[in-house]
Amino acid sequence: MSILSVTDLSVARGGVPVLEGLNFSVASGQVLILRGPNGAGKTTLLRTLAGLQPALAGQVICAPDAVAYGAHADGLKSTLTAAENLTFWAGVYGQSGIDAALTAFDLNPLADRPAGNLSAGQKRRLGLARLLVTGRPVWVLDEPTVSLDTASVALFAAAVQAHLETGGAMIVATHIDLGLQAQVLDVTPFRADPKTATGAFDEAFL
Ligand SMILES: Nc1ncnc2c1ncn2[C@@H]1O[C@H](COP(=O)(O)OP(=O)(O)OP(=O)(O)O)[C@@H](O)[C@H]1O
Repeated sequence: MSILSVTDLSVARGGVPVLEGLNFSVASGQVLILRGPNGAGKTTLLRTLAGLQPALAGQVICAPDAVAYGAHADGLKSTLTAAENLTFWAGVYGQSGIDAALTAFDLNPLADRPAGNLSAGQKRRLGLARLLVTGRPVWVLDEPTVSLDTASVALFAAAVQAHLETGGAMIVATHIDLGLQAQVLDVTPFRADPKTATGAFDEAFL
């Protein structure tokens, strides 16, 4: 059974149509990888799936509060420690307990370090560990492995695998092979004609 599906979906940035006519669905335990060149519209599609901007046309069908979004930016509070960041986010999502998240991303040695003092790859691991404290089943992720070394990519792949085995799903824009069984959607054939721009303001957040 599908956990997220889209029908005849069109998405836009700044009123300019980017992708149109998308139809796909993702079930519990599945991964969908989005591919396409820079500027093709992967981020725009992911933002729409995450509810950060409205669809230009069509529908995203998904249970409310099912999606956890991981953007390009890590979204950390730099003065809080790694552990405090996770505790904060667990609270936002009504969850408790950060130990599994710290362990999954090998963050125990860094737990008491302010996030602002972490390296780029360490920050990214902490940003990804946040997914585990959301308790949300659908991970919608934009280039999650940027800055990660090989060992950290393996930690991420293992966390995804565990998420899938407990009924989760992931939709991800990535250029690297995570070694996971996945459907692949190349968005290139769905690129919209920008000349059909409406000029409407469609951004909930920029
Ligand atoms: N804030 C914005 N306002 C208007 N247009 C934007 C905005 N952000 C991106 N765009 C444009 O929307 C189009 C789709 O961009 P998007 O970021 O979705 O592509 P992408 O496939 O994720 O690219 P990349 O692989 O480089 O991350 C591009 O032409 C881009 O220039």
